[in-house]
Amino acid sequence: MVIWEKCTARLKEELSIAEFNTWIMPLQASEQDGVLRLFAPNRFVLDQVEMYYKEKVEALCERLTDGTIAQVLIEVGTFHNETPIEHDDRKSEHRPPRTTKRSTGRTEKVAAHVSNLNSEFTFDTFVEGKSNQIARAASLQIGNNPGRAYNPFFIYGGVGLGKTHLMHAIGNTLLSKDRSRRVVYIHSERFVADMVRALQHNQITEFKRYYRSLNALLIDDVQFFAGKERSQEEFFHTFNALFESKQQIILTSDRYPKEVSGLEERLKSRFGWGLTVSVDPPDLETRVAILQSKAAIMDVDLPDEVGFFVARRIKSNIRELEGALRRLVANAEFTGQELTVDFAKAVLRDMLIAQDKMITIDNIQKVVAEYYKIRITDLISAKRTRSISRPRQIAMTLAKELTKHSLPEIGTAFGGRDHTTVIHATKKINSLRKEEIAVEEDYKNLLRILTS
Ligand SMILES: Nc1ncnc2c1ncn2[C@@H]1O[C@H](COP(=O)(O)OP(=O)(O)OP(=O)(O)O)[C@@H](O)[C@H]1O
Repeated sequence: MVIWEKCTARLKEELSIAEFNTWIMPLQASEQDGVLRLFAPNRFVLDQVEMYYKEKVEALCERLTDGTIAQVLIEVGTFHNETPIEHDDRKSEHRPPRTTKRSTGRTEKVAAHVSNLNSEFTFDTFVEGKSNQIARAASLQIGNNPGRAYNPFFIYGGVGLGKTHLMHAIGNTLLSKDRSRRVVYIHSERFVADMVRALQHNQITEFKRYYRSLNALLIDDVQFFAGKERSQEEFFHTFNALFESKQQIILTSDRYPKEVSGLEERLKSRFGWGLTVSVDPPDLETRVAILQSKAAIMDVDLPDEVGFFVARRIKSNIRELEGALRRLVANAEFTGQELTVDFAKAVLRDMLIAQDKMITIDNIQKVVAEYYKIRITDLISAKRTRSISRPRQIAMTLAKELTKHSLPEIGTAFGGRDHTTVIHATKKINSLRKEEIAVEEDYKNLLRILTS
């Protein structure tokens, strides 16, 4: 990578040694079609480079290449410039040096691949809780035995709940067991963009060959395929090729496969062929454990009461939880103050206000009414038939779980009921969730809709 070598030589002169070693040294680079792609080992490095160094790199590229490099992209991942593999026989000892032999007997070149895996997203750094137990257990099995039991593997759930983390953890496990595996993580939007570029540059054959030569294809947020017919068509054939040759396919989405609108039926039905699991919003204890685990990774001692305070207030999304922790730690370091609950209250003030505003009782009533196809006025009426009272009890339980309103306030919002009615409702629903699968499913679906 001559251009990147030239760039880094200049950056070394311009930046301090500490800056250069911390932010520039860890980057890997590849260059194709006028695009310089930089790979950061983690999100933290990526953010710093985006914020402080990207412009400098762009200017250097422009100067050093007379404008041949038109774009600089930065993403989390690793560039593997590895020897391509033999499609029909994946045992490494049979692998030819630079070519791939297809079933036709023809020998074809396959592009070196980029795994895009974030090395920090592993099973070791993933905290297990009731909300992700099944998803995690299945992911572990796939890491140990890909392409067999659960293919495709489909993980769905609300925003920021660990789908991508689990997907990377599987990919990292696959690679840790055999470095020569061709494992590729890609966001579905990126897949679409790459395909469009391949079409524009007359490279669609290479594009197809590349994706069909993989041992594991990890596609994130497949709901973004919605309405993109040509991409769906291409992905459909890639899916079939990988599936038939028993290579692992892992997909994530914000909703259950059948609920993803704008996707062709044949894709939806294929997505459900293997195993579909959900990740749900974690309970309080898991949220605290996640905070403690992230703090330990950052080498920070997080007092329990601060962990509980933050976890109590930020419920809907682990990414937000992590953002809050990062903000706390950075502020404590800058100001030299101790991590206390009062300090957390002050530093996270705007974030907590935004959280409190996010889920309102009105919104819960609207979503629950839509879900059960009843009217909002029914929820606050005196009607006591099961088809109305059960959704009402669920809505009250959700209001207790997701908002900061007191029991009397919740009671008032549900047609002026007493706070003891709210207590009864939450007890009833929590015990029904253990006894009746349908209630548990409904509750989890509603939680997902409300927190995503
Ligand atoms: N159980 C967990 N243990 C530790 N960290 C977690 C856990 N679940 C989520 N996280 C962290 O939360 C952040 C968001 O997770 P992730 O990116 O996997 O969410 P996602 O479900 O893919 O969201 P999106 O729908 O926005 O793509 C990541 O930094 C991830 O490490």
